[in-house]
Amino acid sequence: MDHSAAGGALMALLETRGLVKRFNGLTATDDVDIAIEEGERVSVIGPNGAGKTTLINLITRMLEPTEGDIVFQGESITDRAPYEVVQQGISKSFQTASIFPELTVEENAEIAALGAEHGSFRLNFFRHRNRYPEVDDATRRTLEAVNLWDQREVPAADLPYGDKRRLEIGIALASEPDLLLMDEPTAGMSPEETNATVSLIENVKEELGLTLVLIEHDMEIVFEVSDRIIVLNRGRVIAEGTPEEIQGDPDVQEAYLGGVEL
Ligand SMILES: Nc1ncnc2c1ncn2[C@@H]1O[C@H](COP(=O)(O)OP(=O)(O)OP(=O)(O)O)[C@@H](O)[C@H]1O
Repeated sequence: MDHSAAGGALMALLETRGLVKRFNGLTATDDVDIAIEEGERVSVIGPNGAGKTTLINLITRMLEPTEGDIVFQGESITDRAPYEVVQQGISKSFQTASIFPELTVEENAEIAALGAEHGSFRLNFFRHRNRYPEVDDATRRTLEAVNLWDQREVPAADLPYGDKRRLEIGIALASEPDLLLMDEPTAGMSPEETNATVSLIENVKEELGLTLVLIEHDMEIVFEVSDRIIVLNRGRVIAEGTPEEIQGDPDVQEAYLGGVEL
């Protein structure tokens, strides 16, 4: 796809323009302008309640913005439904709630791939699955990318916790998105599972050519995987830059408990 605008300037893959979300009296997202370039890995960080999850939910259209615009691949998606946003190429790695525990790993990935190819989940899909070769391809690519191909026959309920979280990421990848949003992908994981997931995140971009936006509290992970970091505080962007720039930023240190070193 050609992302170059007239005059040769690069167009961002995703932009928010003057994005505001108010919950009654509380402004959770306050005039946020961000731009994510194709191929970037961007972490969104900030103290508790800074508005990180709200921002992601606005982008996936799970929440209605109060004001502002969200532009993806040059088109406004502000009025789109969540499923239309997925079909356009934005996917979010949900918590384990997105997994069907009684189905196998492969069936879980197939359902996600089918939803992206054919618009909606079909209850009769498993009876007619061989009619969808493109779904088989997407399923295999996805399960290989998250290292679960060998476990494809295992019921999802029987996977260890870390593998379940990888399956969630696989489900998000099965729609073959251009932009993957991840909300704390390593929450609740053991150190080994965390390391495996971080390697997975690092591989995903190279293997699948994805753009990633990550919400993460663990600064070690943030500094390891991010090309760029966006810092939110009280709904506003207070800093943006490379990990090195953010590490030394006094406003960021102030936002985190009044000056604790990052
Ligand atoms: N549905 C809602 N109704 C009312 N207030 C909400 C709602 N969702 C979020 N908020 C409020 O908006 C603010 C931002 O919340 P959000 O969950 O986006 O922050 P966060 O940065 O993701 O926080 P955390 O790191 O704790 O997950 C908080 O003050 C929160 O209480």
